Amino acid sequence: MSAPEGPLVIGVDSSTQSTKALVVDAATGQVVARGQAPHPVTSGSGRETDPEKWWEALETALSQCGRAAQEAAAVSVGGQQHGLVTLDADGRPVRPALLWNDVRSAPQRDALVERLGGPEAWAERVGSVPATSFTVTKWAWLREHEPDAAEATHAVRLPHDYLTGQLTGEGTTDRGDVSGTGWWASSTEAYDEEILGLVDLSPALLPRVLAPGEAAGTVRSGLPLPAGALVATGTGDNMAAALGLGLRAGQPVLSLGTSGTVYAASPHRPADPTGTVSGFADARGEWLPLACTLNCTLAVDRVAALLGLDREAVEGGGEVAMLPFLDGERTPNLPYASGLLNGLRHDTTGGQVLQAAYDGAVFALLRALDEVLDEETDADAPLLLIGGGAKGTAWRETVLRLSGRPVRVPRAEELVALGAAAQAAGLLLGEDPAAVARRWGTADGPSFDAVKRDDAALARIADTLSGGDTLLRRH
Ligand SMILES: Nc1ncnc2c1ncn2[C@@H]1O[C@H](COP(=O)(O)OP(=O)(O)O)[C@@H](O)[C@H]1O
Ligand SMILES: O=C(CO)[C@@H](O)[C@H](O)COP(=O)(O)O
Repeated sequence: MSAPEGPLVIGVDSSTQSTKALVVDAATGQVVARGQAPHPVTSGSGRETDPEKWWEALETALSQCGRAAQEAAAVSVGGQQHGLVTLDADGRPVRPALLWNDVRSAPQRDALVERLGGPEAWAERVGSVPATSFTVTKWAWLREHEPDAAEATHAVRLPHDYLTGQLTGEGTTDRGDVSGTGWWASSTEAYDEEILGLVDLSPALLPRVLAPGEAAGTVRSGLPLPAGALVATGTGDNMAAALGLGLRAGQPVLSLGTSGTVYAASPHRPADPTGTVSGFADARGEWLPLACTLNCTLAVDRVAALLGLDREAVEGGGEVAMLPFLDGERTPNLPYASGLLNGLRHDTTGGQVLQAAYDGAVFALLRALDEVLDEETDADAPLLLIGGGAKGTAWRETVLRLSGRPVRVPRAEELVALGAAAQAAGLLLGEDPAAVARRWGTADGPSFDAVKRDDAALARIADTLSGGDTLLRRH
């Protein structure tokens, strides 16, 4: 590895399963050191993590980076979106954070949608019809189920706000991540006091929303980072990955991680009343229409484990279709669903069942992609395939076969952490973070030509979805 040319910056990705830290040369984008540590998530219908475990994981990841981390001039944190972090008067968590994939707040979500005047009212005002993932539904759940915890709360934060606050001692958030709370209106780019009133949450408990390019502060002394280093706003993990790819408007992205997401950057404010597309803001002052599934790599890996197969041991053929909605599902909106298998025969093989799990997960994402992309998108633009699953051949082949589109797999693997690093570099050098990432060449990688779309498989899955409707909606 050649000696770094420029100042060093740190990008963090605190996502659902683990926290990753990269030390990056701001001049070239070369990754100088990296670290990763897991954090626990509870299982069952609830999904919770103690925010202090994220901080411990970040400390571990930074210590794995060694001396390089001690030389960084700026840092930024990308984090899983939507999670509800509640802090007491001393800044300690009142209870574990409720995560984006915790579906217990589905009844509160339905009630809230009605109380503001229905899906159209939400889409027009907030830019999104809130899914069960959104923070506002989780706060409503807490108020109803744990009123003492809600009363004991002195500050409400998102996961990336919590870690950024640990670094700076300040209560800040950014435009991208706050757009996934449900209490920030994209129509006014401000907290919506009527919505906050609906869930009995004082705006005084919320962090200051920083403008893109503003600094969140500097690193406090006594932390495993250089005191006084600049801290950028940070953002949600999907917004950070968009920065990390140096994404231009109309380029579609498909991310295969704990969540599956499809998104594109756009100059137009999204407002989808069907609720399929979340109208997120990006971290640069524009928009990031996005659809997200709850069941992606973990669900498919679980099916492989049940079958006793390696995740690559897929087989073609057969008529079996699967909706791998093991955790309930967000896209389509079926929070009470469980997995559904249709078309099983004596000659169906385990490998075909596994392929059906991949197909079901990718089907849900591709159907939503049609809604995410606007008329200005080039229909032949390659899908940028990112996230842990993008390393897998079976995932890539499934996306090629079911999308009928060309696919590019960026060589850079940790695009959320790289995006956060680009944001830190942008702050340090006074540059647009997306331009920094483009200079680093983060989206470069092998391209795969389009193949004929497998319409028969898509039709089988669509048929299973409509035929299984009653089962999938049953509480
Ligand atoms: N070589 C691989 N092939 C296919 N899938 C992989 C591979 N390596 C990791 N994964 C998948 O990536 C997932 C983690 O993706 P990642 O994007 O890091 O998750 P997160 O959403 O938590 O950030 C794991 O659940 C695993 O299934
Ligand atoms: O809820 C969403 C997007 O709306 C998720 O994409 C979360 O942001 C979690 O991301 P990962 O841990 O899968 O990266």
